[in-house]
Amino acid sequence: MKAGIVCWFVGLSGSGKTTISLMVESKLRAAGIPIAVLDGDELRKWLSSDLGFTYEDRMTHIRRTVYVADLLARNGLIVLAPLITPYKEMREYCRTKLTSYVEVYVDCPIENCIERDVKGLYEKAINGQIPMFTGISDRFDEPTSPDLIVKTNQETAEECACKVIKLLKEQNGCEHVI
Ligand SMILES: Nc1ncnc2c1ncn2[C@@H]1O[C@H](COP(=O)(O)OS(=O)(=O)O)[C@@H](OP(=O)(O)O)[C@H]1O
Ligand SMILES: Nc1ncnc2c1ncn2[C@@H]1O[C@H](COP(=O)(O)OP(=O)(O)O)[C@@H](O)[C@H]1O
Repeated sequence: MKAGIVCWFVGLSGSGKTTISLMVESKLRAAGIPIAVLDGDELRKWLSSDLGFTYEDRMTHIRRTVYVADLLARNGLIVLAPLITPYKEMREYCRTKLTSYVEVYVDCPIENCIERDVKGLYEKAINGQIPMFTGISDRFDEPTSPDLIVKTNQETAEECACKVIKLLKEQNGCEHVI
């Protein structure tokens, strides 16, 4: 059996991680490629409902997600993990622990994320109603060595998804898709 790969999407809330990963998922699934998305909201509801957004809680959440992602990838799936993953030490952990790992930086200026405010969280964070909100009251370390950068304020979601698929094709061979 061919081993899978874990594709980690790093980026601010509202940068486009979920949108792009769902687009990649649907294209690969249509091509018959076994794939799973570790959706952030689902994970926080079912795997990490005991955790919040302190430094330690976020680190624990990432460690749990890495465990699940690795299990799925070892069983042949392409695993997409759209999580903010704000700290550089988290990404170092991912790269160390995951056998096959690629990192996509979903890059979008915070001004655009605030403008999008998909879930209405930025407004609350700016008003001080959400403590430790990434980019507002908690740090986001700019990725320094991602395998791919997509700029969602300059490229369409479709263009970004195609770049991710090209990367996966290079790394793991998804020949039928593009
Ligand atoms: N304090 C704080 N900071 C950042 N984000 C917050 C916070 N509180 C709640 N949320 C919502 O939780 C989603 C991020 O969860 P993640 O598991 O991806 O975060 S992390 O990687 O553990 O830092 C994130 O989802 P996305 O918008 O999809 O990124 C937010 O909707
Ligand atoms: N190039 C792009 N890639 C991804 N999303 C985009 C892009 N351009 C605009 N958007 C919009 O930005 C928002 C991103 O939200 P979402 O995917 O939930 O972000 P995240 O999962 O990073 O919090 C969506 O409303 C999406 O339609």
